[in-house]
Order: sequence, then structure tokens, then C-alpha cells
Amino acid sequence: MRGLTKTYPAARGRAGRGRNAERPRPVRASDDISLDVARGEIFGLLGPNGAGKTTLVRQLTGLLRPDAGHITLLGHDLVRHPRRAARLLAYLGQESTALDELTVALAAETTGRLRGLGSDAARRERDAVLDELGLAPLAGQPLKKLSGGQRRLACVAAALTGERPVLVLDEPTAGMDPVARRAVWSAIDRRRTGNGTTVLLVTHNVIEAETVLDRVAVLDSGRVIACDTPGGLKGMVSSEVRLDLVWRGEPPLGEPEIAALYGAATVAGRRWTLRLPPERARSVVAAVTQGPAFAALDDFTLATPSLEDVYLALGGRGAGLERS
Ligand SMILES: Nc1ncnc2c1ncn2[C@@H]1O[C@H](COP(=O)(O)OP(=O)(O)OP(=O)(O)O)[C@@H](O)[C@H]1O
Repeated sequence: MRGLTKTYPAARGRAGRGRNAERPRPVRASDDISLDVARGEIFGLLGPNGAGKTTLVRQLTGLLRPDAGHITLLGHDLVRHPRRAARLLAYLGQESTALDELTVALAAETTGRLRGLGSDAARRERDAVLDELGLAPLAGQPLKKLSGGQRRLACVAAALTGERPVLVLDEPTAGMDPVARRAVWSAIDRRRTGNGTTVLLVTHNVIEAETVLDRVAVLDSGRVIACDTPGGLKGMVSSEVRLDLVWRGEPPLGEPEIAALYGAATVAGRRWTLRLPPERARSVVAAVTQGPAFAALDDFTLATPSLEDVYLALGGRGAGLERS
């Protein structure tokens, strides 16, 4: 992507609803975005609600025309030839109401047929994908009768039937339980490892971003404010580590080492939070895990900076990020 720019016009009625609504203004949802995604990479777009993630992927999938800029996917100019996107990538949007009337099995099979599979191949792939995602018991259910998480999983199954070299997934695991989430990540990882599939993933879940992504672009107000590996992003922000100490009751301030920490800690009830250079954190951990201090300690955690810390340090609005 090079210089991608998209401004939504100040449509009448859109922001004008409600008594306290502000006057509608145009929204620059993509503001000169340039990014390279390598083949076989799991690349993430992270950012709070309204940052411009969906707008960006809709341009990549040929569903929304940029005002300016270029998109080249596997050698194809997608701004000039947006219809080619359908042959190159599988897109899982935020809402997939188009499949609602179909059963889980038919949603996957039909998607396979639409992607050019013959009827036998489509049925074979459908069965394999439903098994892979643990959906076989729901195969005969219409999507509209499923729970939110089950419906999302069925949409992932459809997206994975009739293989494409690129997967573009907008919040694929939203609303799923941990078992379903793991099934989705294994299925994606299998395609990357086995077929070299490239994955572009939208998320505002920082935990997911840290564990599954090779690289992350952090978006805010339509701009890329950082782009690196999760580790690289975290390294940019701070070399300190965070130590949380939770005391059973009163902290043992009679211990000189503990008394010395008190001044440096952010205290919230029984919890002390310290940001320390790694060497210092090691010696503090050694001190608090023996003698009277250890007896008074309920719990402790030592953590490197999270993507959330990165995000806040880069000026993003952290309130929109999920942490579970
Ligand atoms: N069709 C539209 N018309 C006008 N403005 C829009 C339209 N779609 C999105 N926007 C605005 O563009 C900005 C970016 O929206 P977008 O949906 O791309 O954000 P997002 O990062 O995907 O958010 P979320 O995490 O909530 O899905 C927001 O300010 C939004 O209000």
C-alpha cells in the first residue's frame, strides 16, 4: 500500500441524528497510509474503535475505492482492478449477514463453489474445514439460529473453504470462547505453515496481537503511528520491566529493602507497582522471595512492557483496546 487516503464525506443525517450530535464533518479514515506486508506473514492492524482499520481492509479487498494511493497485491494493481481482489483473497468482514439464511454446511460449500471449486471438491473441503473448527455437530443449523460466537466460527469456516493465498480477517475471533479461538488460530497457522498463506488481521485485542502476529501496524485516527514486530514495538518504548507485588495485609515496612521500595512504588490497596531496570527487578525479586517479605507476600508478577504500554506511549487512546 502506498499513500492510501480515504475521506468519508460529511453525509447529511449520519452525524446529525440526536439532539446533542455535533455538526457532521468529513472523516479522513485513511490518511496517507503506506505499508508492506510480506508473503507468509501474519500481519496485524491494531487500534481502537474508529481508528480506520476496517476502512483500510475494505480498500484492500476492492470493496471501497481509495481517493488516492496504490495497492499492489501479488503483482496486481487493485485500485485499477478491484475485482481481482476476489480471486486473490478471502475476506471475513465484521458482519456477514449474507450467509445468515444458510446452514453452516451450505455456507461453507457455497463459498467454495463461488471460489471455483467443483461440487465434489467443495463438499470435501467443507467437511474438512467443519471438522477442523469443531463445527461438524452444527453443520445442519442455519446461521441465524446460532449463538454469536458459533456464527462467527461458521463465517471463519466459509472464509477458509476454497483456498486463497491471502486471508483478510476483520476481528475473526470476536465473541468466541477460548476453545473456538484456539481452533481458529491453529487453522490459520496451519495454512500459513503448509501453504504459505499471508494473513492480514484486524484486532483491538492487545493480548491476541502479542501472541499471534509477526508484525503489527498501530493505527490511530487514520494514520500508522508505528509498525514493527510486537517485540520491536515494546523495545521502542521502554527497557524497564513492571513488577507487581500484592501483600497479604500490611506490607513489612520494617524490612529495610521493602521500606526502600515503598517510595518508588505506585500503591493501590495491597498492590504495589514498580517500573524498574531488569537488573534491579531481579534483585528486588530475590529480596521479596525470601524471609519475612516472602511470608507477607500474597502474589507477585514480573512483566515486560505490553503492547498497551506501547500504544499509550505513542499517543493512542488506550480506552478502546481490549485486554482479554
Ligand atoms: N460509511 C461511512 N461513512 C462515513 N464515515 C464512516 C463510514 N465508515 C466509517 N466511518 C468513519 O471512519 C472512521 C474509521 O472507521 P473504521 O470503521 O474504519 O474504524 P475501525 O478502526 O475499523 O473501528 P472498529 O474497531 O470500531 O471496527 C470512523 O471515524 C468512522 O466513524
